[in-house]
Amino acid sequence: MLASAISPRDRMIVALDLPSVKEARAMVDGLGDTVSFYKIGMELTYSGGLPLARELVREGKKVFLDLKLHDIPNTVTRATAQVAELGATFLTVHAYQQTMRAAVAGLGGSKLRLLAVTVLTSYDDADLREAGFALSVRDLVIKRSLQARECGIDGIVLSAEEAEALRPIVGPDVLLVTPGIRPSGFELADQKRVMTPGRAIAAGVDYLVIGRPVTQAKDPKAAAEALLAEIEQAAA
Ligand SMILES: O=C(O)c1cc(=O)[nH]c(=O)n1[C@@H]1O[C@H](COP(=O)(O)O)[C@@H](O)[C@H]1O
Repeated sequence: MLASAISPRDRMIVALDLPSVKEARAMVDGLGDTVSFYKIGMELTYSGGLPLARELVREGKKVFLDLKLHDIPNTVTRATAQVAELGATFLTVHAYQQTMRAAVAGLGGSKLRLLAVTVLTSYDDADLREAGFALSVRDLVIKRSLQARECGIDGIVLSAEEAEALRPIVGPDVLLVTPGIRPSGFELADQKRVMTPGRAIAAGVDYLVIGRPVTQAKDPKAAAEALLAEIEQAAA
């Protein structure tokens, strides 16, 4: 689906990086209709978040399960098949070819769409060098994105900094999903490759993953409304 066909509200994915289901539930209730799409990642999954994922799907919200699978193919295929039952919209896997092919094999006929995490937004070129990679962030993102497309993956997780260069390379059908979104003035914390929501939309991103700028705000609903307004304006 082309980005222009996705409603601005559905393009904003709020990361429920919270320590308990109780707090996550309260956040969802407080955000109300402002937010239609939630990401449940490691922290909440490990504190009982999977039943909440089912519940949110039943309530008509979209759910992104950010489990970042990476294991031997048999394990990844079987884990993906389990996640496919939950009714989530997106699942992340690391962008290694064995892992991506194995995840695609586990989808069965489900509507779950797979996203491949290319290079974490907390990494820069120096971090990659330190980890033993010869490629720059940009070149590794491009290489892994092309491999992901070849493996039948639906979308790529990358930073908005690479989105504009990547779009013509991967074509219009691969979803570009970007964390590392920071409204101007908000602290970067552990993120190194960041962009404002408006600039990310202008760079051709399909979905924006936003955690702390909403969940740590004094008034999360007001923060989400301001982010949505910026996305709507940039997408218009
Ligand atoms: O896969 C992800 O969602 C992800 C990939 C990545 O490269 N960087 C990244 O920050 N994320 C996730 O996106 C969210 C960003 O949160 P904030 O930095 O609080 O907005 C967190 O839940 C991260 O786990």
